[in-house]
Amino acid sequence: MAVAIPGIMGRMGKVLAQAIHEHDALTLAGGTVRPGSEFVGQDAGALILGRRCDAPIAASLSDLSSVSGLIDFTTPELLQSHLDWCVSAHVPAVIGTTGLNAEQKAAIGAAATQIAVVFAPNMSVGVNVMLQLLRVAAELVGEHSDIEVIEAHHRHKKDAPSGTAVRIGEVLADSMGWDLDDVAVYGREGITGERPHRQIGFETIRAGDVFGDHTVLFAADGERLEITHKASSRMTFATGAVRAMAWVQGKPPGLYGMDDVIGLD
Ligand SMILES: NC(=O)C1=CN([C@@H]2O[C@H](COP(=O)(O)OP(=O)(O)OC[C@H]3O[C@@H](n4cnc5c(N)ncnc54)[C@H](OP(=O)(O)O)[C@@H]3O)[C@@H](O)[C@H]2O)C=CC1
Ligand SMILES: O=C(O)C1=N[C@H](C(=O)O)C[C@H](O)C1
Repeated sequence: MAVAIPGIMGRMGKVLAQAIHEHDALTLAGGTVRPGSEFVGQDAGALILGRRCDAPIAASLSDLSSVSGLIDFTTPELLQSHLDWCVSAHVPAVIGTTGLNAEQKAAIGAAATQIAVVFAPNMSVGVNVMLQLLRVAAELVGEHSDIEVIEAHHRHKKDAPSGTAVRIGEVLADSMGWDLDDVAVYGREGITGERPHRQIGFETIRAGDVFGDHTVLFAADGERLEITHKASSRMTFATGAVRAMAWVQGKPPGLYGMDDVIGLD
């Protein structure tokens, strides 16, 4: 199965190319870069893997051939064009891009009526296990705790809070029977007044080369429960993404998550 990587020279694009190269069932069909890029026409294998592998870098997905799937870790602005291309080519997509608005998330759902799509803001196994732990913790101690989400990422990250933090908030709010839009507070400053119980605070750190740290604080009177995930390599996300790509092959049209790929309830 040959996989296309749009934005292949990006931080995740390069690691995805490596992970595909190392996967037994996947091969690299090639990737895209901005039109006019110095990398157009070069071989992705030679640039990223240190060996040619007949994986051209093009300015458009339509310039690639024999593509059987696409993994998208680029930008929200590119999402629709990538979804449209996958639908027209009748190939599945693995979408990891974050910072999506409601319209862009709906576009993924629309595409999933025609092709199989795996969409997850964090494709590491650890974060998806963390989400299961958070459901249990919220149900057991949420009523007696103030709940806060703290995330940290590298200085280059363009969206905030992280897509993982937003997903964590959705899981927490759902477990508490709350509407996230009603209870989320993104940063605090000034005279905020006392904190109500029905609130989920989000704090964002952007610094250094942090790959992705997420902590949920359940702060009660007399004790705190903290559940934390720390990524120490982008390969953890890429490994999850290529696992999803191999899993989604042959699946009927639909919207799937990492729970489906990993086999979590
Ligand atoms: N789901 C998950 O597990 C994970 C998700 N992510 C998400 O993946 C996304 C990418 O992250 P990251 O790799 O760090 O970001 P990068 O900026 O390094 O990669 C994005 C790539 O897309 C390219 N690009 C942007 N605009 C265009 C365009 N118009 N045409 C062609 N190429 C374009 C960029 O090229 P250029 O350099 O020229 O701008 C760049 O190579 C983010 O949304 C991030 O949150 C990241 C890690 C894990
Ligand atoms: O931009 C990143 O690097 C990451 N982004 C994702 C997010 O927004 O949650 C996933 C991971 O934390 C790395």
